[in-house]
Amino acid sequence: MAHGAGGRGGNLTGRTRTRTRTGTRTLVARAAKPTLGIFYATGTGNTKRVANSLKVHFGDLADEPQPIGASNAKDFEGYEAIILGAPSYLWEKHRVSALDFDTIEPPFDDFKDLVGTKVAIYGLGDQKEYPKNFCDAIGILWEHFSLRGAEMVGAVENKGFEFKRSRALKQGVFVGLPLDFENQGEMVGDRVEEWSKQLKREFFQEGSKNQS
Ligand SMILES: Cc1cc2nc3c(=O)[nH]c(=O)nc-3n(C[C@H](O)[C@H](O)[C@H](O)COP(=O)(O)O)c2cc1C
Repeated sequence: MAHGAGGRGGNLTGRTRTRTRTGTRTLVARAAKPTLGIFYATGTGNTKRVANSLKVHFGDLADEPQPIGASNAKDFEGYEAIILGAPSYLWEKHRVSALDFDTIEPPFDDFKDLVGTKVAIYGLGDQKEYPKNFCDAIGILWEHFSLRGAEMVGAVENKGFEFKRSRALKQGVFVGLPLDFENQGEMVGDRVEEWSKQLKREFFQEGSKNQS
């Protein structure tokens, strides 16, 4: 299995894991990465801002937020939990882009590489300008990472937003956290804080359903 020492079944404290100031892994007996990886794509910076705020909420448990870059599945190795953030961009008639997430793929030799990894998604969108595609990227990412075997967490109630359609809604709930700087900028901070608390429970306290 392509997980690092902190992979499936590892402890979730992450406190034995350290890095040097240059970012090079230190040679310690235990694993070298924090428990939580935060990855994002961004066009104008909003999704990155939220990634940085999540890092503050998770402190040492989380690695520095990283842009997702091109299809680099190896980035996910070694994390026990992952947060992914993506904006939605309606480019063509009906095609919504999640920017750099559009091109990610599972490793060619392991389509289920994320079994045993918990994944949560947040998305940036504009419910007023794009009411028929509100935060669609959340749904796009959710579908991709579910297929890779990840245990998806971080769903929130459909409350406090006004829109017509969203691919992020599945069976009546948002499968990730929608955020809207354009119309509800003043609510973003509280929503992120609340969601971080929820994720701390779902990542670190509740048993993994995927584990055998
Ligand atoms: C050309 C364009 C298309 C957009 N399409 C969507 C969309 O389909 N759905 C949505 O919810 N928001 C849409 N938005 C709003 C952005 O997702 C929103 O501004 C977001 O905060 C951008 O995040 P970023 O700064 O990380 O790129 C669109 C914005 C632009 C400029």
